Amino acid sequence: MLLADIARTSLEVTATSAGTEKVALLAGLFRAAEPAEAPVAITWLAGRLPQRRIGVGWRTLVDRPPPAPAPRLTLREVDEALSAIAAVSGKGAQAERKRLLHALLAAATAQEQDFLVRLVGGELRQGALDAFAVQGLAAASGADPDAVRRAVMLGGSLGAVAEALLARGPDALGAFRLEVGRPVQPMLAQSAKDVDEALDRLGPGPVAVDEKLDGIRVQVHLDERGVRVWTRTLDEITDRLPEVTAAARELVAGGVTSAVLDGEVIALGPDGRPRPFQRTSSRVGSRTDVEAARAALPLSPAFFDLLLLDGRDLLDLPAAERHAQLARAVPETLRVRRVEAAEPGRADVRAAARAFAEDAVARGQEGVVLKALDAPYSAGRRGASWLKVKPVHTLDLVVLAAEWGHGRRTGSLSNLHLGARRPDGSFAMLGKTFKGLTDELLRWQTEALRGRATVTRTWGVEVRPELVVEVAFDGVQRSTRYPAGVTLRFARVVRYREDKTAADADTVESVTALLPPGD
Ligand SMILES: Nc1ncnc2c1ncn2[C@@H]1O[C@H](COP(=O)(O)OP(=O)(O)OP(=O)(O)O)[C@@H](O)[C@H]1O
Repeated sequence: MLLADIARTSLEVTATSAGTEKVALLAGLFRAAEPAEAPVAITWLAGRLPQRRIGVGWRTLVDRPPPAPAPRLTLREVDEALSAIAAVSGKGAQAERKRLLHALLAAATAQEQDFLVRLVGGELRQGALDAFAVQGLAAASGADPDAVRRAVMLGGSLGAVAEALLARGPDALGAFRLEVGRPVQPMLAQSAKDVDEALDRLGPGPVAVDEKLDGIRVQVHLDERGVRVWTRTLDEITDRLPEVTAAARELVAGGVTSAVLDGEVIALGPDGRPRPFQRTSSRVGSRTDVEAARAALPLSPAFFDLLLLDGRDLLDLPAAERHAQLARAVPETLRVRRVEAAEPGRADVRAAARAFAEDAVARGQEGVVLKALDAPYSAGRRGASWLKVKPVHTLDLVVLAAEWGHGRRTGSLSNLHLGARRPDGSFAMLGKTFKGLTDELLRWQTEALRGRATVTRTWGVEVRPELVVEVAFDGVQRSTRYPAGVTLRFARVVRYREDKTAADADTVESVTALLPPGD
C-alpha cells in the first residue's frame, strides 16, 4: 500500500460528515491493504504514530523540500523511516532527525507531505476514528461489528484485531479472549446528578453503592508468571507500584492461581483519609527511585471488580456474582467499601444509599458509583450500568491554546482555551479560564504547553490538543460567542488529568445536556 492511498483516504474521511460514508471509505482501504499493513494504517488515520513520539518539533516541520512529482513511497518504507528518526539519540540528534525527516519529505508528493507534516505535528488526531475503523473492518471482512468491538476491548488493540481479521476472516475473532497478561479496556461510568437520580435510572433491580475513590485506576493481572499492572489507558506501570505487586502476591499466598482485578490505587494519610489527587497522580507517574517514592508516599490498592479468577473468565457474569467471587478471593482491607440494596425502590433503602454517599464524601472520598448488580462487565463501554455521583460536577476538557499572563503571571502561559470533543474527533471551544491555577500548576503548564505549541501568536500559543484538564464550573449557559453555542459559568481548573488522553475528554453533547431545562 502506498502512503498516497492513506493520505487520500484521510482527506476524504475528514471531508465527509456522514458516518456511513466514513465507514465505506475505510472499508475500501482495508480491502486494499495487506493484513500486516492495517495496524499502521489505522494508527495514522487516527492521527497517531505507532512510535508515539519521534522527537521532532514543529519548527522542523515548517520548511519543506520541493515535493516529488509522483507518489512512490510505501506505507512500510515511511513507517521504517519514522522509526529510524525516533531511534536517533545522542549528540547532534536534533540535526540528524531533521536531515532524515527532510529526506523523507523530499520523496513525498505535495499531498503526502501535507499528510506527513500534519501527522507528525499531531494535527490529524481524531479520537472518533477508531469507532469508524471498527465498522469499516467489519464491513471489509464480513464480521459482526459488535464481535469486532468486543475483540478490540479484549485484545487491547485495534491494530492486532484488524491484522488477524483481514488475514483470517471473522473466525479469527475467537482468539481474542480475556487472558492474563493482556489488559482489557476498562468499563466506564456515566454521570448522574445525585443518588436518587442514579437509582431511578438503574431501575428496580438490585444495586450496589460503591465509594468512589479519587485515585488512579489500575488493572492488575496475576498468575504463576508474576504480577503486572496497567493504567486506564493500558500503559504498563508494574515497576512503579511495588505495593500493588506485594498485595497481589498475598492473594497468591491465599490460594489464588490467576486473576484479573479492577480497582484504584490511592495515597492515604496516617488518618486513613485520601491525600490530594495530585499527590497520588505524581507518585504513580514517578519512575525513578521508586523505593524512595514509596517510602515517602505509600499507595494503597482498593479493588472493586474481578474479571477473571483461577483461569475462569467472569466478564459475562452479573456484577453480583463477580463481586461475590471478589469477596472470597480478596480481603476486605483491599476492597472498596460498598453497600448493597436489594430493593432500591423502598424509601428507607434510598435514604440509606444517600447516607452512605454523604458519609463517603465526609470521609474525604470523591463520591459514589452506583452499579446495577445484574449487569455484565462491559469492557471499554461508558454504559448505563455504572453511574457516578460527585458533589461537585466537573468536566474533563482539552486545552486548545493558552494566553500569556499579565502582572505576576508575566512569562507564564495562563489563560487556557478549553475545548470539548465533537463526534468527529475535533474540539469545540467552550470558554477560557485562568482561575484555580496554583504557582506550581502554572509553571508545569507553561512548560507542557510550550512543548506542544503548533502556532505562536502575539497573545500566546495554539497547542496540539493533548492535555486534559478537569474544570469545575457553576453552570452551563447558551452563548453566541463559542462554536458549540454553549459556554461555562465561572470555570476554574481543579487539576490536570495526566491519566487521560484527549479521546477521553467530555463531549459537546454531554456539556449541552447540562443546560438548564427549557434553555
Ligand atoms: N468503586 C469504584 N467503581 C468504579 N470506578 C471507580 C470506583 N472508585 C473510583 N473509581 C474511578 O472512577 C472512574 C469512573 O468514572 P469514569 O468511568 O467516568 O472514569 P473517569 O472519566 O476517569 O471519571 P472521573 O474523572 O470521574 O474519575 C473509574 O475510571 C475509576 O478510576
